[in-house]
Amino acid sequence: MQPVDYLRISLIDRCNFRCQYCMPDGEWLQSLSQGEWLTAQEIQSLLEQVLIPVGFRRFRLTGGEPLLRPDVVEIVDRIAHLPQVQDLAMTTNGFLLSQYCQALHQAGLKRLNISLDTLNPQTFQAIVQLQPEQLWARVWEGIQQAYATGFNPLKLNVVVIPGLNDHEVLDLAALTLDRNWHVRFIEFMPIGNATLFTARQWIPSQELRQRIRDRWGLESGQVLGNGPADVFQIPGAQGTLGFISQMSECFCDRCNRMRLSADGWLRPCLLNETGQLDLKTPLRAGVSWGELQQQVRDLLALKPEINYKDRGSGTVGAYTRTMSHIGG
Ligand SMILES: Nc1nc2c(ncn2[C@@H]2O[C@H](COP(=O)(O)OP(=O)(O)OP(=O)(O)O)[C@@H](O)[C@H]2O)c(=O)[nH]1
Ligand SMILES: C[S@@+](CC[C@H](N)C(=O)[O-])C[C@H]1O[C@@H](n2cnc3c(N)ncnc32)[C@H](O)[C@@H]1O
Ligand code: SF4
Ligand code: SF4
Repeated sequence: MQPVDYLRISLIDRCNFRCQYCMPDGEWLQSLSQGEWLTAQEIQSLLEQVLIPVGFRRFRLTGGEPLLRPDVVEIVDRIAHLPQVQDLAMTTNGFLLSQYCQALHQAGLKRLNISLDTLNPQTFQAIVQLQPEQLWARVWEGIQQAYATGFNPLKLNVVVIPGLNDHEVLDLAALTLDRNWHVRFIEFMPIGNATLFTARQWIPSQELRQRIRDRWGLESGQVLGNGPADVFQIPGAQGTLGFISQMSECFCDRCNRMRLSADGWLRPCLLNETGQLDLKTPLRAGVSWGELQQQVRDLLALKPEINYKDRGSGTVGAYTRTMSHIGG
Protein backbone atom coordinates (compact mmCIF):
# COMPACT_ATOMS: atom_id res chain seq x y z
CA MET A 1 0.00 0.00 0.00
CA GLN A 2 1.11 3.56 -0.72
CA PRO A 3 1.58 5.89 2.27
CA VAL A 4 -1.36 8.31 2.43
CA ASP A 5 0.42 11.67 2.54
CA TYR A 6 -1.43 13.77 -0.08
CA LEU A 7 -4.34 15.96 1.06
CA ARG A 8 -6.64 17.74 -1.38
CA ILE A 9 -8.15 20.73 0.39
CA SER A 10 -11.37 22.22 -0.99
CA LEU A 11 -11.37 25.94 -0.15
CA ILE A 12 -14.91 26.66 -1.31
CA ASP A 13 -17.79 24.69 -2.82
CA ARG A 14 -18.96 27.52 -5.11
CA CYS A 15 -17.94 27.93 -8.71
CA ASN A 16 -18.20 30.60 -11.38
CA PHE A 17 -18.58 27.91 -14.11
CA ARG A 18 -21.16 25.15 -14.47
CA CYS A 19 -19.20 22.53 -16.41
CA GLN A 20 -21.63 20.02 -17.86
CA TYR A 21 -19.70 17.01 -16.58
CA CYS A 22 -19.30 18.37 -13.03
CA MET A 23 -22.66 19.91 -12.14
CA PRO A 24 -25.96 18.02 -11.96
CA ASP A 25 -28.34 18.76 -14.86
CA GLY A 26 -30.78 21.58 -14.16
CA GLU A 27 -30.40 21.20 -10.41
CA TRP A 28 -29.77 24.14 -8.11
CA LEU A 29 -26.90 23.35 -5.77
CA GLN A 30 -27.10 24.63 -2.21
CA SER A 31 -23.79 26.32 -1.29
CA LEU A 32 -22.23 26.53 2.13
CA SER A 33 -22.46 29.89 3.84
CA GLN A 34 -19.18 31.66 4.60
CA GLY A 35 -19.51 30.92 8.32
CA GLU A 36 -19.50 27.19 7.53
CA TRP A 37 -16.10 27.35 5.80
CA LEU A 38 -13.02 26.49 7.78
CA THR A 39 -11.23 29.80 8.30
CA ALA A 40 -7.64 30.32 7.13
CA GLN A 41 -6.49 29.96 10.76
CA GLU A 42 -8.52 26.75 11.22
CA ILE A 43 -7.03 25.22 8.06
CA GLN A 44 -3.54 26.09 9.31
CA SER A 45 -4.25 24.68 12.79
CA LEU A 46 -5.71 21.43 11.43
CA LEU A 47 -2.65 20.97 9.23
CA GLU A 48 -0.10 21.88 11.91
CA GLN A 49 -1.71 20.08 14.85
CA VAL A 50 -3.53 17.11 13.31
CA LEU A 51 -2.89 16.29 9.66
CA ILE A 52 0.87 16.88 9.40
CA PRO A 53 1.52 14.95 12.65
CA VAL A 54 -0.31 11.90 11.21
CA GLY A 55 1.74 12.00 8.01
CA PHE A 56 0.30 14.38 5.37
CA ARG A 57 3.08 16.27 3.55
CA ARG A 58 1.74 17.19 0.08
CA PHE A 59 -1.20 19.50 -0.41
CA ARG A 60 -3.43 20.66 -3.25
CA LEU A 61 -5.97 23.46 -3.05
CA THR A 62 -9.11 22.90 -5.06
CA GLY A 63 -12.86 23.41 -4.93
CA GLY A 64 -15.37 24.44 -6.40
CA GLU A 65 -13.23 27.22 -7.73
CA PRO A 66 -10.47 27.99 -5.21
CA LEU A 67 -9.80 31.47 -6.63
CA LEU A 68 -13.29 32.55 -5.52
CA ARG A 69 -12.17 32.29 -1.93
CA PRO A 70 -11.39 35.89 -0.89
CA ASP A 71 -8.48 34.89 1.37
CA VAL A 72 -6.92 32.40 -1.04
CA VAL A 73 -3.51 34.15 -1.08
CA GLU A 74 -3.39 34.24 2.72
CA ILE A 75 -4.20 30.50 2.85
CA VAL A 76 -1.41 29.71 0.36
CA ASP A 77 1.00 31.81 2.40
CA ARG A 78 0.09 30.06 5.67
CA ILE A 79 0.46 26.55 4.22
CA ALA A 80 3.57 27.27 2.15
CA HIS A 81 5.40 28.42 5.27
CA LEU A 82 4.80 25.26 7.31
CA PRO A 83 8.25 23.63 7.40
CA GLN A 84 7.03 20.04 6.83
CA VAL A 85 5.17 20.88 3.59
CA GLN A 86 6.85 19.14 0.65
CA ASP A 87 4.52 20.24 -2.14
CA LEU A 88 1.76 22.82 -2.52
CA ALA A 89 -0.28 23.05 -5.71
CA MET A 90 -3.68 24.26 -6.92
CA THR A 91 -6.32 23.07 -9.39
CA THR A 92 -8.30 25.95 -10.93
CA ASN A 93 -10.52 26.75 -13.89
CA GLY A 94 -8.17 29.65 -14.68
CA PHE A 95 -10.80 32.36 -15.07
CA LEU A 96 -9.32 34.57 -12.33
CA LEU A 97 -5.74 33.49 -12.86
CA SER A 98 -4.39 36.59 -14.64
CA GLN A 99 -5.42 38.61 -11.62
CA TYR A 100 -3.98 36.23 -9.02
CA CYS A 101 -0.98 34.38 -10.45
CA GLN A 102 1.74 36.82 -9.31
CA ALA A 103 0.42 37.00 -5.74
CA LEU A 104 -0.03 33.22 -5.51
CA HIS A 105 3.50 32.61 -6.72
CA GLN A 106 4.94 35.13 -4.29
CA ALA A 107 2.97 33.53 -1.45
CA GLY A 108 4.65 30.19 -2.19
CA LEU A 109 2.39 28.26 -4.56
CA LYS A 110 4.60 26.14 -6.80
CA ARG A 111 2.40 24.26 -9.24
CA LEU A 112 -0.88 24.86 -11.06
CA ASN A 113 -3.25 22.47 -12.84
CA ILE A 114 -5.77 24.31 -15.00
CA SER A 115 -8.91 22.89 -16.61
CA LEU A 116 -9.04 23.44 -20.36
CA ASP A 117 -11.36 21.03 -22.16
CA THR A 118 -11.32 22.64 -25.60
CA LEU A 119 -9.50 25.07 -27.87
CA ASN A 120 -12.77 26.27 -29.37
CA PRO A 121 -14.41 29.27 -27.64
CA GLN A 122 -17.95 28.18 -28.62
CA THR A 123 -17.44 24.63 -27.37
CA PHE A 124 -16.01 26.16 -24.19
CA GLN A 125 -19.19 28.21 -23.63
CA ALA A 126 -21.28 25.06 -24.18
CA ILE A 127 -19.19 23.06 -21.69
CA VAL A 128 -19.14 25.68 -18.93
CA GLN A 129 -22.79 26.55 -19.67
CA LEU A 130 -22.25 30.30 -19.64
CA GLN A 131 -23.08 32.79 -22.39
CA PRO A 132 -20.56 35.63 -22.31
CA GLU A 133 -18.02 35.57 -25.12
CA GLN A 134 -14.35 35.99 -24.21
CA LEU A 135 -14.55 33.29 -21.51
CA TRP A 136 -12.14 30.98 -23.31
CA ALA A 137 -9.83 33.88 -24.21
CA ARG A 138 -9.67 34.93 -20.59
CA VAL A 139 -8.74 31.44 -19.41
CA TRP A 140 -6.15 31.17 -22.20
CA GLU A 141 -4.65 34.50 -21.11
CA GLY A 142 -4.54 33.23 -17.50
CA ILE A 143 -2.65 30.12 -18.62
CA GLN A 144 -0.10 32.19 -20.56
CA GLN A 145 0.42 34.54 -17.62
CA ALA A 146 0.78 31.69 -15.14
CA TYR A 147 3.44 30.15 -17.34
CA ALA A 148 5.26 33.47 -17.68
CA THR A 149 5.10 33.90 -13.90
CA GLY A 150 7.09 30.71 -13.45
CA PHE A 151 4.63 28.00 -12.40
CA ASN A 152 6.33 24.78 -13.32
CA PRO A 153 5.17 22.19 -14.13
CA LEU A 154 2.03 23.77 -15.56
CA LYS A 155 -0.63 21.15 -16.33
CA LEU A 156 -3.83 21.38 -18.34
CA ASN A 157 -6.72 19.05 -17.46
CA VAL A 158 -9.06 17.83 -20.19
CA VAL A 159 -12.11 15.73 -19.31
CA VAL A 160 -12.81 13.86 -22.53
CA ILE A 161 -16.53 13.57 -23.32
CA PRO A 162 -17.53 11.55 -26.38
CA GLY A 163 -19.09 13.78 -29.05
CA LEU A 164 -18.31 16.96 -27.15
CA ASN A 165 -14.54 17.42 -27.26
CA ASP A 166 -12.96 14.06 -28.14
CA HIS A 167 -12.35 15.24 -31.72
CA GLU A 168 -9.90 17.82 -30.26
CA VAL A 169 -7.59 15.33 -28.59
CA LEU A 170 -4.85 15.66 -31.24
CA ASP A 171 -5.04 19.49 -31.22
CA LEU A 172 -4.80 19.54 -27.42
CA ALA A 173 -1.93 17.04 -27.46
CA ALA A 174 -0.15 19.26 -30.02
CA LEU A 175 0.08 22.03 -27.38
CA THR A 176 2.90 20.04 -25.80
CA LEU A 177 5.03 19.96 -28.98
CA ASP A 178 6.62 23.37 -28.59
CA ARG A 179 5.54 24.40 -25.08
CA ASN A 180 6.66 23.00 -21.75
CA TRP A 181 3.01 22.39 -20.81
CA HIS A 182 1.63 19.09 -19.59
CA VAL A 183 -1.73 18.07 -21.01
CA ARG A 184 -3.71 15.39 -19.18
CA PHE A 185 -6.69 13.52 -20.56
CA ILE A 186 -9.16 12.44 -17.87
CA GLU A 187 -11.72 9.66 -18.32
CA PHE A 188 -15.20 10.98 -17.53
CA MET A 189 -16.22 9.60 -14.12
CA PRO A 190 -19.76 8.91 -12.85
CA ILE A 191 -19.84 11.81 -10.43
CA GLY A 192 -21.44 15.22 -10.94
CA ASN A 193 -23.80 14.77 -13.87
CA ALA A 194 -25.33 11.28 -13.93
CA THR A 195 -27.57 12.09 -16.92
CA LEU A 196 -24.64 13.18 -19.09
CA PHE A 197 -22.57 10.20 -17.95
CA THR A 198 -25.31 7.74 -18.88
CA ALA A 199 -25.81 9.40 -22.26
CA ARG A 200 -22.15 9.89 -23.29
CA GLN A 201 -20.05 7.42 -21.30
CA TRP A 202 -16.26 7.69 -21.48
CA ILE A 203 -13.37 6.90 -23.82
CA PRO A 204 -10.59 4.61 -22.55
CA SER A 205 -7.18 6.28 -22.35
CA GLN A 206 -5.75 3.40 -24.34
CA GLU A 207 -7.84 4.50 -27.34
CA LEU A 208 -6.66 8.12 -27.04
CA ARG A 209 -3.05 6.99 -26.80
CA GLN A 210 -3.47 4.99 -29.98
CA ARG A 211 -4.79 8.05 -31.84
CA ILE A 212 -1.77 10.05 -30.67
CA ARG A 213 0.66 7.22 -31.38
CA ASP A 214 -0.69 6.90 -34.94
CA ARG A 215 -0.04 10.62 -35.54
CA TRP A 216 3.32 11.22 -33.85
CA GLY A 217 4.45 8.14 -31.96
CA LEU A 218 4.46 8.03 -28.15
CA GLU A 219 7.04 7.15 -25.51
CA SER A 220 7.00 7.13 -21.73
CA GLY A 221 7.59 10.50 -20.02
CA GLN A 222 8.12 12.07 -16.62
CA VAL A 223 6.76 15.06 -14.77
CA LEU A 224 6.55 16.02 -11.11
CA GLY A 225 3.18 15.05 -9.61
CA ASN A 226 1.37 13.25 -6.81
CA GLY A 227 -1.71 12.16 -8.70
CA PRO A 228 -2.81 9.10 -10.65
CA ALA A 229 -1.74 10.17 -14.17
CA ASP A 230 0.28 7.79 -16.37
CA VAL A 231 2.79 10.01 -18.17
CA PHE A 232 3.84 9.78 -21.82
CA GLN A 233 5.50 12.09 -24.32
CA ILE A 234 5.42 12.68 -28.06
CA PRO A 235 9.03 12.06 -29.19
CA GLY A 236 10.90 15.40 -29.21
CA ALA A 237 8.01 17.34 -27.58
CA GLN A 238 8.78 19.88 -24.85
CA GLY A 239 5.84 18.92 -22.63
CA THR A 240 4.24 15.62 -21.65
CA LEU A 241 0.87 13.89 -21.94
CA GLY A 242 -0.85 12.40 -18.91
CA PHE A 243 -3.73 9.94 -18.82
CA ILE A 244 -6.01 9.65 -15.80
CA SER A 245 -7.84 6.39 -16.26
CA GLN A 246 -10.04 5.67 -13.27
CA MET A 247 -12.67 3.93 -15.40
CA SER A 248 -10.50 1.65 -17.52
CA GLU A 249 -7.52 1.06 -15.22
CA CYS A 250 -8.75 1.63 -11.64
CA PHE A 251 -5.82 3.08 -9.67
CA CYS A 252 -7.35 2.72 -6.19
CA ASP A 253 -4.70 0.27 -5.00
CA ARG A 254 -2.09 3.04 -5.37
CA CYS A 255 -4.32 5.69 -3.76
CA ASN A 256 -2.24 8.08 -1.65
CA ARG A 257 -4.79 10.76 -0.73
CA MET A 258 -7.70 12.01 1.30
CA ARG A 259 -9.83 15.12 0.88
CA LEU A 260 -10.76 17.91 3.26
CA SER A 261 -13.98 19.72 2.33
CA ALA A 262 -14.50 23.46 2.71
CA ASP A 263 -16.66 22.78 5.78
CA GLY A 264 -14.09 20.56 7.42
CA TRP A 265 -15.07 16.97 6.57
CA LEU A 266 -12.18 14.61 5.99
CA ARG A 267 -13.16 12.19 3.24
CA PRO A 268 -11.15 9.03 2.53
CA CYS A 269 -12.36 8.51 -1.06
CA LEU A 270 -13.69 10.68 -3.88
CA LEU A 271 -16.12 8.04 -5.12
CA ASN A 272 -17.15 6.28 -1.91
CA GLU A 273 -18.92 8.04 0.94
CA THR A 274 -17.86 5.72 3.74
CA GLY A 275 -16.00 6.99 6.76
CA GLN A 276 -16.29 10.77 6.40
CA LEU A 277 -15.06 12.49 9.53
CA ASP A 278 -16.24 15.89 10.74
CA LEU A 279 -13.17 17.77 11.97
CA LYS A 280 -14.70 21.25 12.22
CA THR A 281 -17.27 20.57 14.95
CA PRO A 282 -14.78 19.04 17.42
CA LEU A 283 -12.18 21.67 16.48
CA ARG A 284 -14.64 24.45 17.35
CA ALA A 285 -15.72 22.59 20.50
CA GLY A 286 -12.12 22.49 21.74
CA VAL A 287 -11.54 18.73 21.52
CA SER A 288 -7.83 18.05 22.09
CA TRP A 289 -5.34 17.75 19.20
CA GLY A 290 -4.38 14.29 20.47
CA GLU A 291 -7.99 13.07 20.25
CA LEU A 292 -8.38 14.48 16.72
CA GLN A 293 -5.10 12.88 15.64
CA GLN A 294 -6.34 9.52 16.94
CA GLN A 295 -9.63 9.82 15.00
CA VAL A 296 -7.69 10.51 11.79
CA ARG A 297 -5.28 7.62 12.47
CA ASP A 298 -8.29 5.30 12.89
CA LEU A 299 -9.66 6.52 9.55
CA LEU A 300 -6.27 6.02 7.86
CA ALA A 301 -6.32 2.42 9.07
CA LEU A 302 -9.68 1.87 7.31
CA LYS A 303 -8.69 3.73 4.15
CA PRO A 304 -7.53 0.71 2.05
CA GLU A 305 -11.07 -0.73 2.24
CA ILE A 306 -12.75 2.52 1.17
CA ASN A 307 -12.40 2.85 -2.60
CA TYR A 308 -14.20 2.92 -5.94
CA LYS A 309 -14.45 -0.87 -6.27
CA ASP A 310 -16.29 -1.12 -2.96
CA ARG A 311 -18.31 2.09 -3.40
CA GLY A 312 -21.63 0.23 -3.04
CA SER A 313 -20.82 -0.30 0.62
CA GLY A 314 -20.90 3.41 1.36
CA THR A 315 -23.10 5.08 -1.21
CA VAL A 316 -26.85 4.87 -1.14
CA GLY A 317 -28.32 5.75 -4.54
CA ALA A 318 -26.72 8.83 -6.07
CA TYR A 319 -23.74 10.53 -4.48
CA THR A 320 -25.01 13.09 -2.02
CA ARG A 321 -22.12 15.46 -2.67
CA THR A 322 -20.91 16.47 -6.12
CA MET A 323 -17.34 16.95 -7.29
CA SER A 324 -17.51 20.71 -6.66
CA HIS A 325 -18.68 20.06 -3.09
CA ILE A 326 -16.13 17.38 -2.30
CA GLY A 327 -13.15 19.00 -3.98
CA GLY A 328 -12.47 17.17 -7.22
N1 LIG B 1 -10.89 8.63 -9.03
C1 LIG B 1 -10.07 9.57 -8.67
N2 LIG B 1 -9.75 10.53 -9.53
C2 LIG B 1 -8.90 11.46 -9.13
C3 LIG B 1 -8.34 11.48 -7.86
N3 LIG B 1 -7.51 12.54 -7.74
C4 LIG B 1 -7.57 13.16 -8.91
N4 LIG B 1 -8.42 12.51 -9.75
C5 LIG B 1 -8.76 12.87 -11.11
O1 LIG B 1 -7.65 13.50 -11.65
C6 LIG B 1 -8.02 14.77 -12.09
C7 LIG B 1 -6.85 15.72 -12.03
O2 LIG B 1 -6.53 16.00 -10.71
P1 LIG B 1 -5.71 17.29 -10.32
O3 LIG B 1 -6.53 18.12 -9.42
O4 LIG B 1 -5.20 17.95 -11.52
O5 LIG B 1 -4.55 16.73 -9.43
P2 LIG B 1 -3.48 15.54 -9.55
O6 LIG B 1 -3.59 14.84 -10.86
O7 LIG B 1 -3.57 14.75 -8.31
O8 LIG B 1 -2.15 16.40 -9.51
P3 LIG B 1 -0.60 16.13 -9.65
O9 LIG B 1 -0.01 16.26 -8.30
O10 LIG B 1 -0.17 17.22 -10.54
O11 LIG B 1 -0.37 14.76 -10.23
C8 LIG B 1 -9.19 15.14 -11.19
O12 LIG B 1 -9.97 16.06 -11.81
C9 LIG B 1 -9.91 13.84 -11.10
O13 LIG B 1 -10.68 13.67 -12.27
C10 LIG B 1 -8.71 10.45 -6.99
O14 LIG B 1 -8.28 10.40 -5.85
N5 LIG B 1 -9.57 9.52 -7.43
C1 LIG C 1 -13.99 19.80 -9.47
S1 LIG C 1 -12.73 20.72 -10.29
C2 LIG C 1 -12.20 21.85 -9.03
C3 LIG C 1 -11.11 22.79 -9.43
C4 LIG C 1 -11.43 23.81 -10.53
N1 LIG C 1 -12.72 24.37 -10.43
C5 LIG C 1 -11.18 23.21 -11.89
O1 LIG C 1 -12.14 23.02 -12.63
O2 LIG C 1 -10.02 22.93 -12.19
C6 LIG C 1 -11.33 19.62 -10.29
C7 LIG C 1 -11.21 18.72 -11.48
O3 LIG C 1 -12.29 17.83 -11.49
C8 LIG C 1 -12.53 17.44 -12.83
N2 LIG C 1 -13.85 16.84 -12.93
C9 LIG C 1 -15.03 17.37 -12.57
N3 LIG C 1 -16.05 16.51 -12.80
C10 LIG C 1 -15.49 15.40 -13.32
C11 LIG C 1 -16.00 14.14 -13.78
N4 LIG C 1 -17.30 13.86 -13.72
N5 LIG C 1 -15.13 13.23 -14.24
C12 LIG C 1 -13.80 13.50 -14.29
N6 LIG C 1 -13.25 14.66 -13.87
C13 LIG C 1 -14.08 15.60 -13.41
C14 LIG C 1 -12.37 18.77 -13.55
O4 LIG C 1 -12.10 18.64 -14.89
C15 LIG C 1 -11.19 19.40 -12.84
O5 LIG C 1 -9.98 19.08 -13.50
S1 SF4 D 1 -15.66 23.06 -10.00
FE1 SF4 D 1 -14.24 23.07 -11.75
S2 SF4 D 1 -14.98 21.40 -13.02
FE2 SF4 D 1 -16.64 21.90 -11.59
S3 SF4 D 1 -17.95 23.41 -12.63
FE3 SF4 D 1 -16.42 24.53 -11.53
S4 SF4 D 1 -14.77 24.86 -13.01
FE4 SF4 D 1 -16.02 23.24 -13.78
S1 SF4 E 1 -11.61 6.44 -6.23
FE1 SF4 E 1 -11.13 6.67 -4.05
S2 SF4 E 1 -9.66 5.05 -3.50
FE2 SF4 E 1 -9.77 5.20 -5.76
S3 SF4 E 1 -8.05 6.56 -6.26
FE3 SF4 E 1 -9.89 7.88 -6.08
S4 SF4 E 1 -9.92 8.56 -3.96
FE4 SF4 E 1 -8.48 6.86 -4.09
